[in-house]
Amino acid sequence: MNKNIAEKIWQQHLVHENHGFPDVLAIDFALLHEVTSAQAFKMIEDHGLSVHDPTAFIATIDHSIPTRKNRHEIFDSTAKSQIELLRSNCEKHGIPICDVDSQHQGIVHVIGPELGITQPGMTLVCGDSHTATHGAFGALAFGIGTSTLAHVFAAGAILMTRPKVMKVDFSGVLPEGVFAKDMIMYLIAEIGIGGATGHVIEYTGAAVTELSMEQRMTLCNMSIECGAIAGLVAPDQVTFDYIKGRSYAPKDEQWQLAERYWKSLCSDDNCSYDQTIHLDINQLKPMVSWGTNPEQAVQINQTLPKRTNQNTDSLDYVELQAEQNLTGTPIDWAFVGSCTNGRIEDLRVVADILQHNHIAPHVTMYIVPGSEQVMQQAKEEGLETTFKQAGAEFRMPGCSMCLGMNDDKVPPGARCISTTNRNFIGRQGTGSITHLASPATVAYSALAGHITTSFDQQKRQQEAS
Ligand SMILES: CC(C)[C@H](C(=O)O)[C@@H](O)C(=O)O
Ligand code: SF4
Repeated sequence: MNKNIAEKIWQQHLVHENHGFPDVLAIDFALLHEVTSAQAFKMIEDHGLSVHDPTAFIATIDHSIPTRKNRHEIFDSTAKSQIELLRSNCEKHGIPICDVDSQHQGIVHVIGPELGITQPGMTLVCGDSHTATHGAFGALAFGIGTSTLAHVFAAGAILMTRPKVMKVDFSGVLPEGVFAKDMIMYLIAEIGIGGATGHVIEYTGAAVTELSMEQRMTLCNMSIECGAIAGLVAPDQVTFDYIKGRSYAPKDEQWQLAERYWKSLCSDDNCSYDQTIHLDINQLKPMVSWGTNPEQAVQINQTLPKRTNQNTDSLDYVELQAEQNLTGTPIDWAFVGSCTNGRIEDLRVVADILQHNHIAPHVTMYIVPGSEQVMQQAKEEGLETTFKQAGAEFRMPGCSMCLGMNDDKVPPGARCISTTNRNFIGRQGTGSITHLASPATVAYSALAGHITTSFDQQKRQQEAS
């Protein structure tokens, strides 16, 4: 029978199936961070079990770590104990850790691909909802809960009901100034936050194959925001070129074998899907969220929706009017970073826009690289200098202001335009307001001091006169 890629990967990892019960699925690799792993370690220890294969795991410190220069001094006691516990658990169980200053520390979904761990055809898990990011490589990657992580530690397998598969086909060519971030925000706005519940999404179409690996990661990253279990893109030459030569990538003959197998990982002609959605992006404009969940977003040339019972709380929270334009809304903060948009290509886009410009005096801008490697590269390419000259703060790697779990918080009542993936109430700090957007939109808005998706002509004329 003709199969789609998600079904193929599932089939290849199926250990046991019993009608009416979840399948037993083998897991190739698991990524760990300090927030969700401690309980799972404790569970196996309480049962007198050990980690079945420590080489199938890697840990990093990302959510709670400060992004100021001195990251070793942690004032928050919860953050401090989470980090110390991860270190001691990894040491006890022989799991490698990408610790601070190892040159590999960073956000879990940035370092996996960077190290070449994420490979096509894999099953990969993490106790984190944005694990779908790794699907960009044609892997089946999803977030799991703590007790499931304990199963992976002990057995390298999980119990899971076979998901449905949805095809999202993007046709057209990305217009200038429009990015993968806008594509995924467009999909979520179209189908809603529950639109893909219970499904793995396969992203297909010319607009997807044209994307770089980093853009594909942005696309897959936000799959969870429309309810999907995972999102993936079939691997191709772009994927293979990205992986080749990275630390965990197969070498020599192993590479030849791996590549041959990876090339077989595509959906068969005439395979079936549980749902199919077509979106054309030829006319797509940059997307900006206005509300308190990621489906509450518009293309920049559209006005906010009419007030309804469903959106009235959101409109009131964000202090915006129904049917207004977003362009021109004053902002206080601008944030570039996270597992959605904290990679080197994102930083290059931002630097291009900030170059020879200065951010608005009332705006605070944080630019936080997704990993130590991204940080290093940004320094070498001179991006750090550009950021500083523009008045932005270039910080140390971590999740930072994506969620208020560390020292970086948007103050109460302040409005932030952000490259992150969630605009939930208080996500960036109690009482803060978030607008999700692409790195380009965040950079333009930081310069103008209000939401905009291009160089602000009015401001430029004022400056020139
Ligand atoms: C802390 C962690 C469990 C959480 C997640 O699972 O997504 C975080 O990464 C987030 O983005 O909200
Ligand atoms: S960067 Fe944000 S979304 Fe990504 S793992 Fe960290 S907190 Fe979660």
